[in-house]
Amino acid sequence: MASRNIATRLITRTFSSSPKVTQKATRPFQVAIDGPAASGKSTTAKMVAQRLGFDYIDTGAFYRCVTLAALSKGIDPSNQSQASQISNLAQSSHIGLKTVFSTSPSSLPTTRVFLDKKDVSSEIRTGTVSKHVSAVAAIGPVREAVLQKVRDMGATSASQEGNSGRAGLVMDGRDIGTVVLPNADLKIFLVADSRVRAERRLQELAKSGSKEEGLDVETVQKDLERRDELDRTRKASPLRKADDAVELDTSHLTIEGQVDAIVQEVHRRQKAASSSSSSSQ
Ligand SMILES: Nc1ncnc2c1ncn2[C@@H]1O[C@H](COP(=O)(O)OP(=O)(O)O)[C@@H](O)[C@H]1O
Ligand SMILES: Nc1ccn([C@H]2C[C@H](O)[C@@H](COP(=O)(O)OP(=O)(O)O)O2)c(=O)n1
Repeated sequence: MASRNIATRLITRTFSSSPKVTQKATRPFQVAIDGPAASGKSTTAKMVAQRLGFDYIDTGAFYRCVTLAALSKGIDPSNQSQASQISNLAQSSHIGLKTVFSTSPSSLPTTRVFLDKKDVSSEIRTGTVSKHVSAVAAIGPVREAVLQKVRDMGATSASQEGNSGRAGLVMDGRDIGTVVLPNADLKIFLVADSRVRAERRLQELAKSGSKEEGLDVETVQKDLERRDELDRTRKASPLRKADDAVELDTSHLTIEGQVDAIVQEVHRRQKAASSSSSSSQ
């Protein structure tokens, strides 16, 4: 990113999952982005955050870190008798995110993910972690532990408002609008045709050099659909569109198009909120 534009100023925001902070009375503008796998959530969320000068939290990274921690200890996430061991790991693991924003609006920000201080950004995106992550995310106590860590991180963001000048927060996942940020100022539910999502995911794997030999679009599509089904039908905070969320189908949109649509909606709501607060004074 920096090498493409020498004049580009990098803005780094680091989060830790175990901060000691107090939530401020006034909170930053919150954008919740949910949706099925590979619908474009994290790409869109990061770019929206960059355009608006907001913070960004990728909650899927937390479930991926817990899955990686379990697999590294030889625990099989598909074996239900291992659920309490995985829950203990979810509680004891330290998860950190570091997002590097750029002042060039078209450059994609990058998020580094740390598990117990080790950079696991690539390891958490492997096929093995992706295969098991939905089973891990379905374990109730794992969700409780992650929810606490995510809320702590969100509170850190709120407490830094004013110091960092970042006046808002964008969070993406599966239960952001329904559970994590139920009072978010804007809730987006991103969807896209599963074939389109599979093609995009395959392209992304090929670009990053992590595409496994022989992996084809049908296999990726089936895996995405299997994970969506698990995420939608689990008991603990399943993937669903919040009643007050705006659905955005990205199948025929460009990344810039979907980012523009959300940024414009944030501006519209901020304007409406400030005119209603000034008329009530
Ligand atoms: N409108 C779009 N057109 C083309 N590619 C897209 C679009 N939206 C997202 N992508 C690409 O699709 C892939 C999956 O997006 P990602 O943001 O990782 O999804 P999610 O966070 O929902 O899993 C990424 O490679 C991203 O660049
Ligand atoms: N808030 C969240 C975020 C992710 N999850 C689960 C659901 C997904 O299968 C995994 C991984 O999420 P992630 O967003 O990284 O996955 P994709 O990039 O969409 O494939 O975690 C969740 O249950 N709740």
